[in-house]
Amino acid sequence: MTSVASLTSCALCQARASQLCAACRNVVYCSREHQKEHWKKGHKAECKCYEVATNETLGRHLRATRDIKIGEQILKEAPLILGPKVASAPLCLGCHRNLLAPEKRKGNYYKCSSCSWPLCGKQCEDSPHHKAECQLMSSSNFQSKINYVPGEAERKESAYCVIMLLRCMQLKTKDPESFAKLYTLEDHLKERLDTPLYQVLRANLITFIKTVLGLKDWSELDILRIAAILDTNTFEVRQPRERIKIRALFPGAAMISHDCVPNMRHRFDDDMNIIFLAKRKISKGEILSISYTQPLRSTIQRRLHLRQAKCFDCSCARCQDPEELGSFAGAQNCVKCKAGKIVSMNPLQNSANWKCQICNLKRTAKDVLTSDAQLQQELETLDKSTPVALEDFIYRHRVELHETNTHILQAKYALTQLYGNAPGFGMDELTEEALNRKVQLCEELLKLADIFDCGWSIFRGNLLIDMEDAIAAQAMRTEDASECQGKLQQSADLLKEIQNIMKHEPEMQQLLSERKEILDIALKRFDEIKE
Ligand SMILES: C[S@@+](CC[C@H](N)C(=O)[O-])C[C@H]1O[C@@H](n2cnc3c(N)ncnc32)[C@H](O)[C@@H]1O
Repeated sequence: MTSVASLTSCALCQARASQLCAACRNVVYCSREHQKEHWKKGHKAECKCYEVATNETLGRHLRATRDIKIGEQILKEAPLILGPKVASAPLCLGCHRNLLAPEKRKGNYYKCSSCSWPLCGKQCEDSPHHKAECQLMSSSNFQSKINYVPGEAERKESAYCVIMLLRCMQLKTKDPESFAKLYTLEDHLKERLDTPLYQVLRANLITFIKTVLGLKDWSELDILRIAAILDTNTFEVRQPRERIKIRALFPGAAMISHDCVPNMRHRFDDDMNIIFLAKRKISKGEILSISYTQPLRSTIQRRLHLRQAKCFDCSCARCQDPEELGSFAGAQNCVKCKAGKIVSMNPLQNSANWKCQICNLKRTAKDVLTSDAQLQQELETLDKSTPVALEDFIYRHRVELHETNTHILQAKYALTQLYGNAPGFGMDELTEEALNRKVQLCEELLKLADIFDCGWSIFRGNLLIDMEDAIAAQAMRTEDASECQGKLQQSADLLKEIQNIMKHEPEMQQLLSERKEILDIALKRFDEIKE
């Protein structure tokens, strides 16, 4: 706790001081030099705006120890372990980048000269990520059989499931302190052991590790526990400019709990550090949260996903509310009275019946789940290269699915990106009607973003980018000068908001400054005409 003395005397020399540490606001300094020195002497480790707390529902979680401003960086952490996902398309085990297709028609990937796992080239054989596992596998005479198959370079190989696991196991001797941190993470092993995935792991992975690699000191349960820790705590990482996603474990960030309306967002920098930002203003005492699932999905879909992937039943405010905070994302129209919406009678109980809010028509949970799964399946198999099939989906289901039903929302989000970008639907090729449709879809989804993913979320940022683009295009098409100026101004205002939301996303900066330059020139011309 902050004492009065710590806020009046320099944390290093105890002289009278007033320069507050902007990050934790827990200590003051008499000078910049003393602040730097104190940082090196250990303040770096304790300078945080959150603490680890525990409660019955969430287990360990992070809680804000002071008010946090929108856009503030809350936590930055380097990965303890990183590597391929359980099933991954071939990638380099040294640098985790995509592999280049071989030049010759019948060629293969570059293979590690010791263990034959595909790598970028010789330079990656000595990568610190790969070295220890390579020694273990080659000394056990194990050679990877993953080869380049023309036309199937994206095929997922389940052999990669062993890599992250081995890296964690090898940490036990390489860095026992870090291993101990890893081993205290939540695993949900008991629940996972009965799942089909863990039965497969039990049959294949354990034999491989104990018999093929000869790691006999590890018990079956200890090995599976590491797999379960990884499944519960790793983050999926999209590396800049790479197609294949990998996974990484950050022991500090692993303490962050889930909420279906989270107050933080995260990103990765070029060194794979994870960085968390406040999406909105966070008050002292609030629990820090991210979403482990997708915001446009309905309560039944999100809770099912969280149960399967993370072994818990979410009971956040959105999950508790049959109307999902006014969005009715999981509800369907009542086909009997044609006026009400059918909502769950108890969203926290998956087996509860559903009922129309007006005529009381009932549907069983099983019936709702089946129709939901069929609609999701239909949506996922649609051709998404152009807007045609998605518009057709919305039209065909217009009677039972209302405007903000999850399936319609997912279709609409895909459409905001297709209008203006898909082949034959580029911004210059769009009819006026299609251009207006793009703007209207963005407006509708922005209202939903305010409910599910408010503040400076990437979802809102992306929608604003699409909307700004479309409104600028509308400005270019109109022959009415004042309408044109109005639309350009609207675009410029949106751009200001986008720049705030995206200011921590380096790859967006060039695009945004180019757009700003174009808008500034166009608006300046209007001012010149007026003068
Ligand atoms: C990445 S860990 C978070 C840290 C964990 N609470 C701990 O004590 O180690 C994820 C696990 O935390 C718990 N958890 C996170 N968010 C939750 C929530 N909203 N409701 C219930 N449990 C949650 C679940 O057990 C979940 O599998």
